[in-house]
Amino acid sequence: MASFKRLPLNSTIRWLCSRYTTSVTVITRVERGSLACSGHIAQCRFVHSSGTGASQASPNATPQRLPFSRISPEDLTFFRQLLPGRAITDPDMLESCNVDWLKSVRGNSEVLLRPKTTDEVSQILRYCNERNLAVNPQGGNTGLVGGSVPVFDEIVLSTALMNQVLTFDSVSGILTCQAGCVLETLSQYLEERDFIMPLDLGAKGSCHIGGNVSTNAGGLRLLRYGSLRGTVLGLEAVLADGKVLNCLSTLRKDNTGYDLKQLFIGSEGTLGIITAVSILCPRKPKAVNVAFLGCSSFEALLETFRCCRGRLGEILSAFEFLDAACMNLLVKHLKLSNPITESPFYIVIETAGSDAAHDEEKLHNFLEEVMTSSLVTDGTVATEEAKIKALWSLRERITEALTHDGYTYKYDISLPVEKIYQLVTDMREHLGDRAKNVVGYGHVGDGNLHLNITSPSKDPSLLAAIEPYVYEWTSSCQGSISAEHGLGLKKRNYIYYSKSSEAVGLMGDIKAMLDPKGILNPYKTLPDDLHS
Ligand SMILES: O=C(O)CC[C@@H](O)C(=O)O
Ligand SMILES: [Zn+2]
Repeated sequence: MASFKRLPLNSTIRWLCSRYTTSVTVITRVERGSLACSGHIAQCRFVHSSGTGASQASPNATPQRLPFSRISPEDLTFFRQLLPGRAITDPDMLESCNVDWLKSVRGNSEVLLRPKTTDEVSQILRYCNERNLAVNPQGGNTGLVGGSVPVFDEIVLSTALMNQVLTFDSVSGILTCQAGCVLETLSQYLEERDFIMPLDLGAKGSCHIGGNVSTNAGGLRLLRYGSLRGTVLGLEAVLADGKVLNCLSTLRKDNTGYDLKQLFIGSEGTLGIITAVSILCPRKPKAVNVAFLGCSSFEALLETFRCCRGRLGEILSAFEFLDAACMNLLVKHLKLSNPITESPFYIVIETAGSDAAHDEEKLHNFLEEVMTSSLVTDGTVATEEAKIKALWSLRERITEALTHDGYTYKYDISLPVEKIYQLVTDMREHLGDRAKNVVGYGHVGDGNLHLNITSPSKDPSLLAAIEPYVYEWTSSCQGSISAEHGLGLKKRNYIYYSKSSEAVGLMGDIKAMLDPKGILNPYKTLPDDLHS
């Protein structure tokens, strides 16, 4: 986050609340049956069961290894010739790409390929498709649903060396870059040119833009800049047979036929491997403020959100929340300190605008209203970079704090905004003392709850109590069981809670057309019943 000087550093503003004076310191599915296929003439067809509602398969079971070929010495020779020094078989080097960030899913790949160019990706996929070798595309490996690591012995194709910015147009703000650029590196590149990336997320130091686009990552700024489905103007993808699909448009408007890039956004590398993207970037705001506020109830928090949108309008860039249980974990495991009085709920509000005085006045009027009406009970505001970062840490580092609390069951749910915390409350009551902690946080502005449940260790009986309860609850509110993390391996069999069997069936048809042998990121996204 850049340094945006605004309100006077460390100055204190006092709002007279109706009850007391509060100090605010001014300071972010494959009928692969017939894939009993021999060698490289394998054919499979994606079919689907009809009208069954939720999947009948055992949803959390490890899938069966599909009959892909095993890597042979000849295969290794091919890869080594194509990618000298970049076809890795050293087990130590393979270790980190076989396990996910949460250390909850582990594959057994024996080959890591590190292409630098689209042509190399194309040659790899053409070869793998002919040989019926499965491929696991991998970016920064920061995914939370087991989508970015192999399940069995899939070849890992890493985008790490595809990290070049290709073009940047400072008039239109359109950046074109390779898929392996790290999000934070792109942010720095753009900030030097007075622009920013339209997305920001806690994993920015490691995640790759290609992975972000493949998963349609949401993050902290979606409220303001919208989803990647809007800001990604074009992309280049390599199809399973090695064909390069160049949709790397830099046009804001283009209604010539189907918008094919959308197929690759959010499909988790199951339809093609994204090798480059063009993305529309906003100007770097001249003034940024971050407010960290306390609320005594979720109802008050929602009312604060309503007021915030009205008062701050176009300068509002984030409205995030965490509950008291999250704060306890941040303090306990990360030794972060709570900058305000203990509250049942906390809000992080960010404003980003072009006129400091105008933004200050709007923020002041908003804070005055929510504090005098006791919607907000305490708060602190930052304008200086270090303090903005410190306040944002309290939201961005919750995932990290949870990893120190034990095994974490993670749910990423979209709901009508007024219902998002009811799920946390109901889950706590439903689980009683079976869970160590049940916490809720997330993107209020996007109606996106992160419900996380910890346990001293992996606990199948706890999991049986959580699922399918959480999915039934969500489905009963017409919510989404994956708002922004994707389905990956972990959630693939729950897709029917959010999508009709017709919709899932069509997904299977698209998969069969683009990747008839199913070599791209198998076992992910689509449910197992499409494979039976
Ligand atoms: O760890 C999680 O459940 C959420 C991670 C991320 O989407 C966030 O918003 O912090
Ligand atoms: Zn999130």
